[in-house]
Formats: sequence, structure tokens, C-alpha cells
Amino acid sequence: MFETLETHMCFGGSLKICRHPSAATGTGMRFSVFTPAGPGPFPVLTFLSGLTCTEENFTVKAGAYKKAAELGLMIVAPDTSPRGDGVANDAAYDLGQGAGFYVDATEAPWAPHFNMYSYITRDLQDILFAQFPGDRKRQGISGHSMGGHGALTLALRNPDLYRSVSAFAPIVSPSTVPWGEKALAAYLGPDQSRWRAHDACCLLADGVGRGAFDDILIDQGSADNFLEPQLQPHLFTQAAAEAGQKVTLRLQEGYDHSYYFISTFMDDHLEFHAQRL
Ligand SMILES: N[C@@H](CCC(=O)N[C@@H](CS)C(=O)NCC(=O)O)C(=O)O
Repeated sequence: MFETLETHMCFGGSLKICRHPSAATGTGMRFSVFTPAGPGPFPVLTFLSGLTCTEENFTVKAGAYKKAAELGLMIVAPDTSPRGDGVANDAAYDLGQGAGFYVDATEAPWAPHFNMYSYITRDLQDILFAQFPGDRKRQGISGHSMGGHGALTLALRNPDLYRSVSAFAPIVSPSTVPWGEKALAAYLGPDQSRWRAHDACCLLADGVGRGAFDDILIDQGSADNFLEPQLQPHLFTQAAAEAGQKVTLRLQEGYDHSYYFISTFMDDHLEFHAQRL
């Protein structure tokens, strides 16, 4: 059953926190949705958050809704994994609940619930357009860190669903950095050939999504603790150059990995998407 848990007026529109059952995860899933004033249908931006986040982090910290109201953009921010007592978990912050990595897990104990790829591209879509005045044909996707990885990989694989894509401090090469190696091995097993469909650099090298996006906007803080060990955006610009994909990578001097960084450049991303939707 679809439930609206909270409704708040916000910049003339509405911000709702919702919960609904998902067949993909076999759990209830929460998301927030901002709907601008007016009847719609509105273009829709999905924002995928990073490790340790719920739907709440973006909603309260990204500062997106003033500009979204001006642009007439709907924004949906889903949770980052299935949750609950009957759902597998790990003591570490970078695996299990809060760390779904936007894949469909094939391995025990994750496979029954950790199907965030299907959740975002199928179940969230179905409930969103059944309940809210979004325009299914005008959608973009963005995200942060693990969610930047989700945005890039979901967009490249589903250009029929998403017309625009951007990211903040994304994990662009999960197959070669510790966060991604750990999660992909756990969720998809040790055969690295099965990781390629969930690695933005590999997708570019494999020609997936070729020609679909005129540009991909990426912001990265130069003072981000995770820049060298986990993020390495130059790997994405290299892969993009080889694939003929335009990428606008902006190294933002002095900014870290936090939502203070995200909120500083959020308006630019919303305008980037609005121009394309
Ligand atoms: N807790 C981790 C860091 C996790 C982290 O930085 N998460 C980012 C996404 S990768 C985030 O958005 N955290 C929540 C927030 O800042 O609101 C650590 O201590 O190393």
C-alpha cells in the first residue's frame, strides 16, 4: 500500500515523504518527492545518495528545492538500500543497509532484497508516475558518491529512461577502488566480468549508452578525503575521451565530500538537467 508519511509546503510546491512496497526489494521503501506548484506534468530528476544515507540526507541538506520550484522540476530522492530486521546487513558502513550500490545482487545473503537497480529503474518509476504529475518522457538522474556511480551506470544503461545525467564526486570505477571492489564482490560474486555492467568506465569502454548524452556534468571537490582512494574522476574522463563521450568535469578547489559541497553546486546541476528535459 502506498503511504504518504509527511507533507510540507515548500517554495510554493510540496515536499512529501512516502513509503510503498517494492517487489524488487521485497520490502517497504521510502522516498521523498518535491512537486512544484501547478498541475504539471513536470520533468523529473532522480537523485541517488551515497553510503550511509537515507532519503533524508538529500532532502534536508542539498538545498535543491528553491531552484527546482523556479525551474518547475520534480525531484525524487529514494533511500539507498532495503532495510529492516529481516534484511541482511553488515557491521561496516560500506556494505549492506545504507550501501545498496544500485545493483541487483546475485549472491547470498544479499540476493533476496538487495535489488536497487530494479527498484530505481522499475518499481520507483511505477509508483512515481502512478501517484505524482511527473512526465515519464522527461527524466534526468544525478547522485553523490555511491549515488553518482548509480546515476552514471543507470543512465548509460537506460538512455530510454533518462535524458540527462550528472554527478557529484561519483565512484566512476568501482571495479578498481576499495569501496566498489568490496561491494561488487559481495553482491555480484568474484567473477569480475559480471561487474562491468555496474562500472561507468567499463560501460563507456563497452560502448553502452554511446551517443545518448550530449554532455555529462561532474563536480568534484579538491579537498575530498575520498578523491584519491575511491573516486579518481580522471579515469572517467579518460574512458569518455576514448569513447567520444563529452564530460564536463569541474574540480572545485577546497571543497570536501559533504553536502556543503553538494548544496554549493546544486543549482548548476538543476539548470543542467532543466535545459535538457
Ligand atoms: N561514514 C563514512 C563516510 C560516509 C560518507 O561520507 N557518506 C557520504 C556519501 S559517500 C554522505 O553523504 N554521508 C551523509 C551526509 O553527509 O549527510 C566514514 O566515516 O568514512
